[in-house]
Amino acid sequence: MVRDGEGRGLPLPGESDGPVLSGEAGGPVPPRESDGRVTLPAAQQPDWPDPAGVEAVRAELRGALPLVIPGECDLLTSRIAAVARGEAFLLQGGDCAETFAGVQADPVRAKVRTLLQMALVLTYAAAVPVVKVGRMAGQYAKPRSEATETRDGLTLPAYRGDAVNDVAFTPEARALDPRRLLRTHQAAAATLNLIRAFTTGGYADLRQAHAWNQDFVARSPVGDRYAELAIQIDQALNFMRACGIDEPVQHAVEFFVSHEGLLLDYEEPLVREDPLTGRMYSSSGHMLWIGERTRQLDGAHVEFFSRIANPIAVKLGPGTSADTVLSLIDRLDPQREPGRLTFVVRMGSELVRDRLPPLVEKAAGHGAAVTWVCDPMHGNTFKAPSGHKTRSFDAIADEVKGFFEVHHDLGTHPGGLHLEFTGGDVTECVGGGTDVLLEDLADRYESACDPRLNRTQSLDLAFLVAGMYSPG
Ligand SMILES: O=C[C@H](O)[C@H](O)COP(=O)(O)O
Ligand SMILES: C=C(OP(=O)(O)O)C(=O)O
Repeated sequence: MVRDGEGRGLPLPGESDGPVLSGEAGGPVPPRESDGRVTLPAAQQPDWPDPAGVEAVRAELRGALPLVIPGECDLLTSRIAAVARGEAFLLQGGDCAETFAGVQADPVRAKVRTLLQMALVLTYAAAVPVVKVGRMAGQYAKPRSEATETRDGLTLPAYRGDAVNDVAFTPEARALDPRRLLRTHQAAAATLNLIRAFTTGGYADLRQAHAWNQDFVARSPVGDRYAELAIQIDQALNFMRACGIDEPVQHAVEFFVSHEGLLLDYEEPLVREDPLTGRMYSSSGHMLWIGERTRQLDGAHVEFFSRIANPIAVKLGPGTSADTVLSLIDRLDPQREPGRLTFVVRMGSELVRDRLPPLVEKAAGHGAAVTWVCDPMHGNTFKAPSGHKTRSFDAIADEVKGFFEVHHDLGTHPGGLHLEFTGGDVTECVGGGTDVLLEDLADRYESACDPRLNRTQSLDLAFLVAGMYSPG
């Protein structure tokens, strides 16, 4: 047994899931200090140079305004419960790594717009309600494979997200600075404010579906296809109005935000008690997930997540055993609350058909209404000859296809998609409608970390998935 800060006994499962679960990118995982916070070993935490500075930041965050409130989190739990029942589809996506420089109206609007367009395609073409969750307003921290990066003989700390250091390759930029956690809170608040404005202030009105496409339709086949769909939606709305169904248009959309709950010096001080129920909630985002590199059963992240009442997710790579899945269910969803726990599967297109079935089968037999979501990005990364990290659209589409096939064969519900995309016209993933080639990657490779689908590729994928949902 290991004891946490409150003296509770925690089981040590004794199972290892493979190479990524060691104390990667930082050597042995250090235990955390005992002041009421989680004291178990925490992987992937920055080795802050100034402990007193971290304490001051934590104290400030303890007094910071919540970004989200419990009622919103509970609403999302109920929406995800519908996904688990097979009545809706979860669409979660956004940047790999948000940046402070990206806190501006245009890029935020473009990401919201891409997600809304994808959701519209799925809702209309596959006739399934879509729960919309941005990887936004909090996705500022990255787990890394290596603790350092070397270029031309110079070795510096790896970039760990704007919450920790800056991506520029200079000693000053790469220095770990805990005060960035405060900027993270401000950046998340400003982004969320914009998202709330875009999604409730008329921009997300279904009558705007054409406008979302304006700069797009002229130059891509998928844009044309989307334009056709928008015309059909208009016709359907006009028909309903003519039938006397008043105000059939939804003027606002429900939109939630999520991020990886990686940095415990940020997440722990932002937990707030719901005065109505006494339950503890993360106030840093509606939904948080545990990454593939930090889901150790005896680690701090699983313990931290077990204490918050938000809807949560765990990433599962190809090395995950069915026993680990069952232990995660017992630790994170002991009440078997529908909508509470989502598994985001990122196995790679070559392994998903082989590795996923036993996990889904065992979980189904374990009495939990978990939601299964496909992340077709993280298992399909490779290095291009130019040195860029990239992903192929075909492999991404094939992993989604494999995910759907597995669920179809088992009679379970393929609950959703978790994607890295952006609203811009980047060249980071190869293939897809506009056919980005390996030689094109350098043109507009703007990601601070991993390659994202551009807007065309995202919409292409949405049409493909709509076809998988309602074949024929
Ligand atoms: O987004 C995920 C991880 O942070 C990323 O894949 C790690 O990348 P690395 O292997 O380059 O560190
Ligand atoms: C790091 C990520 O993924 P994973 O934990 O699946 O590697 C991510 O989604 O940003």
